[in-house]
Amino acid sequence: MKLKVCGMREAENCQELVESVRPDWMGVILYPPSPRYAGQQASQQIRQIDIKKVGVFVNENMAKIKRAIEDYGLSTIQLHGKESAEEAKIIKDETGMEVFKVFSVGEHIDWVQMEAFLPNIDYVLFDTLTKAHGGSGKTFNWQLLKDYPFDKPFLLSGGIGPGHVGKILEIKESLPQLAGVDINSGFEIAPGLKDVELVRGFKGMIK
Ligand SMILES: O=C(O)c1ccccc1NCC(=O)[C@H](O)[C@H](O)COP(=O)(O)O
Repeated sequence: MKLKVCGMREAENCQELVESVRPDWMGVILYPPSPRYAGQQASQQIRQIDIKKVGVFVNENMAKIKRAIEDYGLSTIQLHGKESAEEAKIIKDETGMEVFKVFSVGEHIDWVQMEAFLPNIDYVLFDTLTKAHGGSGKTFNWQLLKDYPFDKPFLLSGGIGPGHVGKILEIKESLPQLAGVDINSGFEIAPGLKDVELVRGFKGMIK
């Protein structure tokens, strides 16, 4: 299964993660209110890390997204706010990047609203609905995914920790569209700093 490790910021920690775990993607939070925000001063060092880098944006404008692609050397744009299907299409067309669209899950999932995004995104990413948008450490009701009606691959996120391996593998058995998982605060020593050994053990169990 694919692995995205999100909320990375410190150069040494990023390097250690890449050398010891080599996840499929490393996520960088480009949303200033987040405690994991990787400000401009971190961009040069992040850019040099040899891995696919996901820029996580919340309702950001095109100029800032384009600038961040250059500054941080992004491969992937994660749209983590209330971006519309039309905006996702424009971002995909104008940047040519891989695009993840986040759907924040509360009590139910609106499959009809999701459908309009699918032609212009590479992965659906399910996260837990919270005011902070992401990095909440809270899971949503994963039972809701059993009705997932599309072929588009999706990533599971929101409060995942080392104890969730069994449940994730169980979901994968009945839902092959589950392409991978996105982990964050469940593997942190402090916001923006990951316990690389813990991530390494987790990766070994979900592969
Ligand atoms: O991590 C953040 O601080 C964050 C803030 C605002 C928008 C998105 C954010 N994180 C994006 C991610 O992809 C996280 O991995 C995802 O929200 C899951 O986080 P967690 O619940 O801590 O596992």
